[in-house]
Amino acid sequence: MEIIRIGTRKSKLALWQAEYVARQLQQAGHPTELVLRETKGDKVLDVSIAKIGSKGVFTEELEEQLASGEVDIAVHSAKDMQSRLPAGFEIIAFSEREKINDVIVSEKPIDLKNEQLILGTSSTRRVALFRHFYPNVQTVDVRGNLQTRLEKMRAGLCDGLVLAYAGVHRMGYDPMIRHELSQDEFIPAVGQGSIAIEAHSSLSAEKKEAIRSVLNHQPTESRLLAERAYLARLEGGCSIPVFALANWAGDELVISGGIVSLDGGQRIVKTLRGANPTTLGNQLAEEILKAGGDKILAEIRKQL
Ligand SMILES: NCc1[nH]cc(CCC(=O)O)c1CC(=O)O
Repeated sequence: MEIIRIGTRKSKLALWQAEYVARQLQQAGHPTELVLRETKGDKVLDVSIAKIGSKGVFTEELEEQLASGEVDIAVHSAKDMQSRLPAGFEIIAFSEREKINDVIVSEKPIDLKNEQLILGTSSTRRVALFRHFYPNVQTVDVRGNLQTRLEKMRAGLCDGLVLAYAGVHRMGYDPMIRHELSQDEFIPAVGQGSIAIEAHSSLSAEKKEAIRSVLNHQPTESRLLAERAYLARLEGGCSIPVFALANWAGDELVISGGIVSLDGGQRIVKTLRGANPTTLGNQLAEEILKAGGDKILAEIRKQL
């Protein structure tokens, strides 16, 4: 069988994810080869993601390789994917989702409710949610891959790091998890915990289908389609403090999502049910915008 070339970033987490994908393809009989590439998001570490620009910070270079045919697919954290991809690109599969929570990782025990804490994060969603729920927590910006962030924490920059369980678990850092944030308070970023497989329209339909049939997890895909429809309507990337989580309840999807103002003062959340993922995500967006989300977004766009 023809070799499937897989584009990936070079960080340990990215490589773990690419190898996970490669292993599944191999088990289904497809030989694979990894092609490593750095992205702007990996190189520019002294500027927050929000300021580099929300568009394709971790994906652009891999998309160049897809368009040139150098690789057949690119592997990304679904969370890092723009809600609207550039013309010619599509997500052909979503891996089965890992636990979606945010966690606090530290060298020492953490008492979130009763301590004055400095926590490292570079996510505007997490910063704003701490301001809303835990004003005793101060946040500092830490960029870089997980290992770099841990080094900065150990060097004394902060008491702990706020991270996605998925990445922490994939790296085997579970013993450092000191607190699991509630998914009702810290509703995750759209797509958190799933791996997205991106392809270019130049990839043959046969190859696309062969890859999709091995890698796509349908129940996860529907959840992410709903969440991504919500994000697309708000025209957000990973840099605005919006969140959404869709879950299956029987044969219906239930989505909870919303937005929080940067100062944490206002948090709008709604929960809706429905059968069609895209319709559901769009409905959620309309309701959130109507309930004041439009004003919060306008305010955020001025500040970023
Ligand atoms: N924005 C960086 C990023 N993109 C995906 C993950 C973790 C893995 C995942 O959520 O699938 C992380 C790190 C983090 O938020 O802690």
